[in-house]
Order: sequence, then C-alpha cells, then structure tokens
Amino acid sequence: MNEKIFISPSKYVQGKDVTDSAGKYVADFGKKALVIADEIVWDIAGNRVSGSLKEAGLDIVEEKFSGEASETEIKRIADVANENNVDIVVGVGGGKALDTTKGVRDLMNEAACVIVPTTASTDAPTSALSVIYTEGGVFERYSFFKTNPDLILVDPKVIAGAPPELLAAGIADALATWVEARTAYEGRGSTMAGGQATIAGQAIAKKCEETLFDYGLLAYEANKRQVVSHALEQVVEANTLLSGLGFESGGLALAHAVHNGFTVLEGDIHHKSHGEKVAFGILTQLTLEARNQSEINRYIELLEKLGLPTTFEDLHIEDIERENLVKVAETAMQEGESSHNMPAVPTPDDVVDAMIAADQYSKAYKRERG
Ligand SMILES: NC(=O)c1ccc[n+]([C@@H]2O[C@H](COP(=O)([O-])OP(=O)(O)OC[C@H]3O[C@@H](n4cnc5c(N)ncnc54)[C@H](O)[C@@H]3O)[C@@H](O)[C@H]2O)c1
Ligand SMILES: [Zn+2]
Repeated sequence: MNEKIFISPSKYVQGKDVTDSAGKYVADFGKKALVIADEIVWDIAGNRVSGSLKEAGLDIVEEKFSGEASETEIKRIADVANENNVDIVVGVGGGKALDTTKGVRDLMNEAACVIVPTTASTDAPTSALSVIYTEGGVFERYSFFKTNPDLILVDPKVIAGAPPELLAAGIADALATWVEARTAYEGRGSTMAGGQATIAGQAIAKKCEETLFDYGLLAYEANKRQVVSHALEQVVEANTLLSGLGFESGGLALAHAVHNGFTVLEGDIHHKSHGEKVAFGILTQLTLEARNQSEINRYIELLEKLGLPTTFEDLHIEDIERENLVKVAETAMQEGESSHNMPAVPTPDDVVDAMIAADQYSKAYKRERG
C-alpha cells in the first residue's frame, strides 16, 4: 500500500466550562440526541451536557453505559438509539464509553457522533476506531469505521477535577505515539488510517512527544490541586488531539501490541489502565529497537515521576513465569497486530527477552536513583 492517508474529526473544541455550552456546538448536527455515560460520569458531566443540549432545543434520550466496550454493550445501546430515532449520539466519559459510542454510531443508518472526554486518559476521542473487548475485558479486536467523530468537546476544568493518575495514564498513551509512529515509518508500515504516514501525521506525533516532555510534569502537579494551568491545557491537547491524530495517521508498532498482550493475563494487572500497560510497552519496544541507555533513561525518568509502571512489580506481575510472558508476546505478535510494523519483525521469544531486559534495567535504574 503506497498511498499516504491522513484522517481526522471535523471539529475539535477545547475550553474551560465548554461542557455547559455543549448545546451550542451539538445543535449543528441534528435535533434528537442519545447521551451515553457511565454512572459516575453522569454526575460529573453527563447531566451538564444533557442540560446544555436541552437548553439549545434538542430532544434528549439518556442511557447508562455499563463499563465495557464489548460487542454486546454496543449492540444494546445501538438498539436504544435506533428505537428512539436519534440523529446524534453523544458519548461522555473515559476511553471505553467513547469507544462504545463510536461503535453505536456505526450501527446506525445516519447519525452524527459527538465525543465529550471527561479524562485525558487515552487518545480514543478523535479516532475512527474502537478497541473491542470481551465482556470479561480481554482484548478482542480493533473495529474500524468509515469516519472519525464529527465533534470533540474537551473541558480542561472537568479533566483537572479527575484523579491525576488518569492524566498520567493519558501521558503514557501519548508518549507511545511518537515512539511508535517513528518505528512504523522506518518499517514502512501502514497506519491505523490504512495507508502510509503523511508529513502531517508524523509532525503531529513528534509535537505530541515534545509537548509531553515540556509540560507533562507541570500538568500532572497542577492536576493534583485540580487547577487548569497553561501546562495542563497543553497536555490535555497533547493527550487528546495530538496523540489521537498522531497514532491513527502516524502508525502504531510494538508498544500497543504489548498492551494488548497484557490483557490476556489474569490477576491484578487486569486493573491497570490502558496507559499504564502502554508505559511498559514503550520500554519493551525501545529495548527491542536497541535504543541506547541515555534515550531509555529519558522515558523511564518521566514515567517514574508520573507514578507510571516501569517494572513487572509495578504491574503486579513480579512473579510471572516465562510461559505466561510467552502468551503475552504471542498475542502481541498475532497476525494483524501493529507489532508487524517493526522494521525487523521480532519473534515472540525476542519480545519476551526484551520485556525481561526492560524490567531488569528499570529495577536497576530505580535502585540507583533511590
Ligand atoms: N479507540 C481508540 O483509538 C483508543 C485509543 C486508546 C485507548 N482506547 C481504549 O480506551 C480504554 C481505556 O480508557 P480509560 O483509560 O479512559 O478507561 P475507562 O474508559 O475504563 O475509564 C476509566 C474510569 O474513569 C472514570 N472517569 C471518567 N471521567 C472521570 C472524571 N472526570 N473523574 C473521575 N473519574 C472519571 C470512569 O467512570 C471509568 O470508571 C481501553 O479500552 C482502550 O483500549 C481506545
Ligand atoms: Zn493507546
């Protein structure tokens, strides 16, 4: 595939308290909206979004998201959307609620898709794909759609009110963007947009990383006091828009495949967030790519300061047997995975060795820095 492809949502709006002016933006897209959020998020932002939509004259149907981006949940909510003849679906919440919303829109004849992230924990908001899991939370597949969401509304004040661990997870997810896009380009791999990377895709991915090294820690600290600082706004945009466009049109590689591999393990690691698993995926990929010590140190330092996992112990898999690591690596290397974008496609055995080497080096790093 030689074509270069770049895809994106039509509109991205970021601003303090934009939650309360959602109606002004959403009214351009239709007359009746299904608003989807989980129980916690209804109280944080769902009701405010619904209220603003009603004020703008829209009819509203409200639905509670049950927590997993599974095929069953997507079908269930799509039935509600179709029965009510809505012409807009609005997803409010974290990555799983947003992925579910995108899946719902895809099962409808014609409807606009509006995304309101309430955390900057992933780069799910802007992409034209959803990550589908079994009802038990095991990675199943990527589901690709014809179009990206129509509108993304991001309120940094809501995000500043979320736990800082969620922002840190989003930074890890966004930190993977350039690491993987660079590799996908070197491997002449195809991007999630289904072609080769454009200059734009790469430039956005690179700017994403630069923003995170410049402002990541400043934003994380501001988040601890629940304030919207300049740094927090920069990082919210990096985690959401730059990372979203950068990964989708720049390309994924091994870091995300390792994340997907981790979802097959049982135990406490299951409760680790997307970004936390991606963090270790970054270190595994850098190790396999033979990046040197000073380069790897830069990443470990930032991840450590953000309280993100850099060792097996941090992921609660300190006693993991090699045979279980092989299962992770086999999943990471399965047909169709982004790991095949690596210039020299590794074997599962290579991936296991890299994971162990990354774990051991991070342990030594921690010991040395005390
Ligand atoms: N489609 C894509 O392009 C893409 C990209 C990256 C990740 N993902 C997917 O995203 C998912 C991970 O998303 P996630 O890490 O956001 O987890 P999540 O969706 O499970 O949400 C985490 C939790 O945060 C809570 N929450 C949301 N906003 C909050 C707030 N303001 N304050 C307090 N709590 C809040 C939610 O109720 C939820 O319990 C994974 O399924 C991953 O595969 C998809
Ligand atoms: Zn991700």
